[in-house]
Amino acid sequence: METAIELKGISKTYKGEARAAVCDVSLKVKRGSIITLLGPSGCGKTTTLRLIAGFERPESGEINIGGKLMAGDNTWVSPEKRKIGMVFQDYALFPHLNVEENIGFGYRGKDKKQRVQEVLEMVNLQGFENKGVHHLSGGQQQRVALARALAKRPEVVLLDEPFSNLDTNLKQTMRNEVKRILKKANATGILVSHDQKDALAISDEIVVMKDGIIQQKGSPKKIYQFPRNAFVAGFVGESNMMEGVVEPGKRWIATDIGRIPCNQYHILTEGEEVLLSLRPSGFEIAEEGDIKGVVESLSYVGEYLEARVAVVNQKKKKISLLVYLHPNEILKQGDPLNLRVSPNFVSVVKS
Ligand SMILES: Nc1ncnc2c1ncn2[C@@H]1O[C@H](COP(=O)(O)OP(=O)(O)OP(=O)(O)O)[C@@H](O)[C@H]1O
Repeated sequence: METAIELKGISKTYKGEARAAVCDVSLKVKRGSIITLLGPSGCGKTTTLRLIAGFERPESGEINIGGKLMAGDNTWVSPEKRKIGMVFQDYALFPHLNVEENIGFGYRGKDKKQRVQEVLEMVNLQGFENKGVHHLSGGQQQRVALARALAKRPEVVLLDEPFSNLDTNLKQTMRNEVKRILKKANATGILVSHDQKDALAISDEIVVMKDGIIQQKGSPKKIYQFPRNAFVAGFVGESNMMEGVVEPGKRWIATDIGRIPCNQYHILTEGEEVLLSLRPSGFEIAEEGDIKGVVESLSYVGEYLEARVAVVNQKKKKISLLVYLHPNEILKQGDPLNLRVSPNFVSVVKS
């Protein structure tokens, strides 16, 4: 698979700051894929996006776009020459121009009229050519911004917090829409988000960042099921953290709540002490379940039943597990239950 973007050991420290905003970041993005830079405020995701766009200069490292060096020791390519399409958080549309003029703005090709029609079709806004952008809904404005970014057939589209201005329902629709449009245009997309739901729903790959450093890169499923460290386990979804010791045979971990199955035997050593992340969605009620508990509290969330379960089959200390159960389960506070956890939701993490 061809690489659309490659960052090699990129670092950036803002003037007057002691700490690097982005620290030795290396990343390869496949052509046609959608990746999300995900992390809390200040983790360096926007700076990474700005470095790719050419709005900031790295102190060290290389940036390649479409196989061409954009920033490196003796090389600097200015933003307008980078074949980048940008979608800004507030869409940055020109209020005095109509939809067609906004999309065609800055397009130099002779086929402008035709290209504007092509991208209008991609974003499902045919017939809106002459509308003023202030008459459009938030979702429609975002489509215009995306169409403008795609018009110039960029190597990559950068989207800065694209869903943060939309309400919950529209957000869901636009996540699917943006994904559909980027895929249809065969574009490579790099998003910045602090919202794990956005990242899980739209991305082929997620890059989790903290303090300017990449913590983990992988498919949404991999990141969710097998977080590599405690930060990723806590930031992307919720997690029960549990210490344990690897049993002989390396398929089970002995913990305070019982024996926990684990598929990551290839990275384990018998007798080793490990920290586990157990995802709440990995549990199910089972008659033969090893984990014996009592329901402490319940809250019905619609898609699932969120339960706190006090584990009773251990003596050392009180342990309370967060567990997502099927919303059809009929349970009340104080009910005893046995739980089993699937190894697909058990991950060995670094603390
Ligand atoms: N122009 C600037 N001058 C000085 N420091 C900056 C500047 N821009 C960002 N920083 C600092 O660099 C670090 C990374 O910021 P960055 O904006 O990249 O993070 P972020 O993850 O995108 O955060 P947010 O979600 O809040 O935008 C932070 O500590 C921030 O305070």
